[in-house]
Amino acid sequence: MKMRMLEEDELFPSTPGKVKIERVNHRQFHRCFASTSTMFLWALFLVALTASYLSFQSFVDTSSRYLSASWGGLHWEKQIRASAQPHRADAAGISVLVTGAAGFVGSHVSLALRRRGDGVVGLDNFNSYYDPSLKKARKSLLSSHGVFVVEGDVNDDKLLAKLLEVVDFTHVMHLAAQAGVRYAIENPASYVHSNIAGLVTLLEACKSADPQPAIVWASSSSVYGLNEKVPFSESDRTDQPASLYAATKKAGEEITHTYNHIYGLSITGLRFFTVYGPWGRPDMAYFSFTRNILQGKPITVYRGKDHSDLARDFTYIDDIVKGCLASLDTAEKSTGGGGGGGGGVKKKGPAQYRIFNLGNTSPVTVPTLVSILERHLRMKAKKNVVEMPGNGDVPFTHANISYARAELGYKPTTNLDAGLGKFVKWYLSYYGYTRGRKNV
Ligand SMILES: O=C(O)[C@H]1O[C@H](OP(=O)(O)OP(=O)(O)OC[C@H]2O[C@@H](n3ccc(=O)[nH]c3=O)[C@H](O)[C@@H]2O)[C@H](O)[C@@H](O)[C@H]1O
Repeated sequence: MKMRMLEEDELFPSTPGKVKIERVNHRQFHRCFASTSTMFLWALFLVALTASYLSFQSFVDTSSRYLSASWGGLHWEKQIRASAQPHRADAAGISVLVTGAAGFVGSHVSLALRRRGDGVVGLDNFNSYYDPSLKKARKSLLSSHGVFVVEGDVNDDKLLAKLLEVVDFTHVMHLAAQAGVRYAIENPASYVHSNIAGLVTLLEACKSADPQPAIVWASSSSVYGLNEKVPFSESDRTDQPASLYAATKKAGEEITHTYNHIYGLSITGLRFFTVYGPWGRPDMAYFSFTRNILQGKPITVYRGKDHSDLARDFTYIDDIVKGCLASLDTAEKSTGGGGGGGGGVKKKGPAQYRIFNLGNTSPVTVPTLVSILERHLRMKAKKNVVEMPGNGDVPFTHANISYARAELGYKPTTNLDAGLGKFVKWYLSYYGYTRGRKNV
């Protein structure tokens, strides 16, 4: 029986567990011991192999992070500190971290701060929502004025913590966002990623910073959604968003309120009304219309269901920049203790919470926008007039700016005609045109 069993065992080796129970004689014990020790050595070898593989992997991960990361290191920290240093003669300079600094509004605000002697550090992820070469060109412009722009995302909590550790920023101007009303149909996740997750990551970093900076950030006129009461006032209802973009900006207003309430972060939200101007955003109507008119391509002009024209309270970039700087200048300090995060951040008292409309107060229809562009470009547009698709647009916007006027001294001075004139001049020069004809 046993012989037969051994033979069988030799032919069909048993599992180790079985060996221990069934093989009891000496020979078997030695064989068993020998095979167990061999297996032990093999196991040891495998463990060592796995451990060295894992540590090699972590070495590769760590080194590649340091090799590929565009931030970190002593030289980088030195550049950050230098850029954040105010140079104002009156010693009243502020130190501002501008997110979305390579964006349209971000680059203008950063330059304006720098020009008056404030310290500015930019942050931008240079995503490809629109031509990143335009963002790189804005970065070069900032760099030539001494503003350092870090390439990174507001969702990167370690980068934010490092920036706030290296510099005691007095303010954060948060302009990084996924913009565009209609693109939300195509890529809804990008709005949640930037406008909600990114905002929360930034607020988490700011609430834990010591000292806590005051925050000024970009909300949007789109939060008024289907509101029909004109002009739009800050106290009007904002619970009927017409697009996911609007919904994420509205969510941002609620989220910032929470951080203000719990952690004492000083918050100012700015509802921008269709901002336009030089160095603008290629996805916006005035920009893409200009491009198509110059290239002899048709443009699509939306109109309302009842054949009514759509209208926007187009606001010139320089007026918006003044509103942003006034918001920074009037922002009160945050009242949270900062340091360490978690539940340890106690506010010392209520902190400032404000929301302002920054508009122009004179809506202009889209066909009028087109005819102003035609005049400045000295070219006729090939217009395709179609009914507004139900993809997030609202029929009109119109800002009431009395609150911003009272609190910020905000007073827009550039009308659409003058502003588009400046935009067209910039566009022709930037893209190498000489009056309707491209140089290159
Ligand atoms: O105030 C805001 O908070 C928002 O302003 C801006 O959104 P909008 O006011 O929608 O600007 P924009 O796209 O230039 O369309 C202008 C008009 O042209 C019409 N429009 C547009 C495209 C087109 O092909 N045809 C057309 O008729 C269109 O129907 C509309 O009537 C920002 O993009 C947004 O990020 C956000 O900041």
